[in-house]
Amino acid sequence: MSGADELDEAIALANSGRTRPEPPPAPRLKRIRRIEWGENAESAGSAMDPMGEPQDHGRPDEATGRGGRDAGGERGRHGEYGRHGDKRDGAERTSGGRGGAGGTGPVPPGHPGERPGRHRNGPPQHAPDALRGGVHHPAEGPGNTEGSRNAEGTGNSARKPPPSWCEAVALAASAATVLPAETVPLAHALGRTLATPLRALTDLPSFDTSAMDGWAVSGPGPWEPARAADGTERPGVLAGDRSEPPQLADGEAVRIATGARIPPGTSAVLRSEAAQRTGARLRTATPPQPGTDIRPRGQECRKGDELLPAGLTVTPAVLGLAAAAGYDELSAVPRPRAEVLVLGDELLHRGLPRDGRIRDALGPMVEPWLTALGAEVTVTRLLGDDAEALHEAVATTTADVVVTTGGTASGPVDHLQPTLRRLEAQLLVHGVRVRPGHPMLLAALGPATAPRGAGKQPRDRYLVGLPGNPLAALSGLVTLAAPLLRALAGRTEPEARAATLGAEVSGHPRDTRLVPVRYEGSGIRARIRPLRYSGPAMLRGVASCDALAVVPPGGGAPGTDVPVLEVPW
Ligand SMILES: Nc1nc2c(c(=O)[nH]1)N[C@H]1C(S)=C(S)[C@@H](COP(=O)(O)OP(=O)(O)OC[C@H]3O[C@@H](n4cnc5c(N)ncnc54)[C@H](O)[C@@H]3O)O[C@H]1N2
Ligand code: MOO
Repeated sequence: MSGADELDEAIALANSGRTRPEPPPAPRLKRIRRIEWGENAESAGSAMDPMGEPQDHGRPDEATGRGGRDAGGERGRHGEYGRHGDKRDGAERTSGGRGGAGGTGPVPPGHPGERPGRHRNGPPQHAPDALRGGVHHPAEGPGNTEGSRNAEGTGNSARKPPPSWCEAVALAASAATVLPAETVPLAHALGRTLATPLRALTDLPSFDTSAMDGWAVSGPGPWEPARAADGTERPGVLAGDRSEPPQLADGEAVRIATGARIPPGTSAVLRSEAAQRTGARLRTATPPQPGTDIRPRGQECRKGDELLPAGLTVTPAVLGLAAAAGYDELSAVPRPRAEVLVLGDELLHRGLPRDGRIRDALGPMVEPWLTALGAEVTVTRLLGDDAEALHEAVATTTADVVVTTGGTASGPVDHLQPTLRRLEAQLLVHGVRVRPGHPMLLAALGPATAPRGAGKQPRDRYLVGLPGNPLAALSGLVTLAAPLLRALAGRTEPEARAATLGAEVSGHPRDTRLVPVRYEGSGIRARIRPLRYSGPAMLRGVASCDALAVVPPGGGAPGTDVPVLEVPW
């Protein structure tokens, strides 16, 4: 079978949900065999340094096999960063079907983020049509495995070629179906996805309304204040007055407040600052045109109009619009639940890095990243490099998505792949032709044995394995976690965006690169500048970036348009 056929088959399998035949479960990786990984590891591919920065593709101790993470490491250092409520708003489930119009089809390159068009320094342009619906860079031919590791340690012949970056995004987007929609009070709908189009339940405004404080006047003027039957001046009309204001006759005026109902017979509203009152006479220098400062009923929408399509994230503004249009509750797809498992005995969770150990940089980042991508993170667990703890955590999770950090590779204490084999998980994406982050993976775990909540249908759970290097983890997040979460939430894909390279960015010979960039200039002259200190193990560059540029194999010359990904924060 050709590489292209294999990729087609992988995509078809992921779409159909059938189980890919997996090799028989491998024997558990024992700590004592940590020297093994040096035997199996392949080349990390060409290390590039386009910004003059180290790329950290290797491990200093890999030649010797020394420095295994349990050497001198403390055991039993499991912990949690925080545990959150395990309930979904007491929502009423209304359907078991697809909630949003967003669907889960292939995802274009500029996909992540819920706020398309958001930017700090300059607006990205819309991507050229050719970039939509999945970029295929010519240099990204399938079957190209050089530079990617065989994580099974069984040689390349036993492993399918990793997908290109675009193929991986599309695989993640089509891996899951949308969670069942629920009807929830408006107060609980924030961050969920509209399951059905938002239709106006009323005209908006629902009555003719004054847009200004002043006088409702009838006719061209001058006017006299309208009077009641007893001859006294009629009280002004206030917003919220229950009774309909009485008719105005030609030449009459009555005080009116912004938002108040317009009395029948009114031709315009005269702003208070434009009105001159002399005794019983009301004049103005320039009489208002008929209709001035009156918001007519139905100006914004008519009852039944579609205000918003399904698949949109419920933002504060969506909540406000829904309330204005008469809604008390919404049919919405819940945020997918995510659980974060931080792996690595070398990690310290406070204080200065010391004694060969480093601070955990991913624990503090992954939870807010996932939240920004629309997930509800229930807990971040610190598991160290404990194969049993990892197995138990993954086997018993009730989250829709488990996100692990580190341990994706085939090092001596990289327990993720053996754990997935032990659980007979289905590997949907196993390595991606992208730098950094090529060891990332996506697996379907099958339904939970004990689904949450009485009567709830068990649903498939997924695991996204983020590589341990921090920038590689972000790469895994935008490549696999973002489209998967969007599919589960039924969220519409944001439009693909592109921006122009302001400087040459060297490329990997065969893999896509994701490069932290900043916008420079504005409008049509906006350019993106790659940032220094953007090696896979570095955070200095990405901490000040506006977006990630998707640089095709071979790189990009100044003036080239490349897709850009919004960063999830
Ligand atoms: N022989 C090969 N070795 C490696 C290759 C390769 O192709 N051949 N690829 C390298 C790349 S690229 C990456 S990325 C890593 C991925 O490995 P893992 O996902 O198993 O990650 P770890 O080994 O656990 O950690 C890698 C690196 O990241 C540091 N790390 C881990 N967790 C955190 C955290 N929470 N905060 C900060 N830093 C973290 C860890 O200490 C390591 O330095 O594999 C390479 N090796
Ligand atoms: O560079 Mo690794 O590519 O840190 O995933």
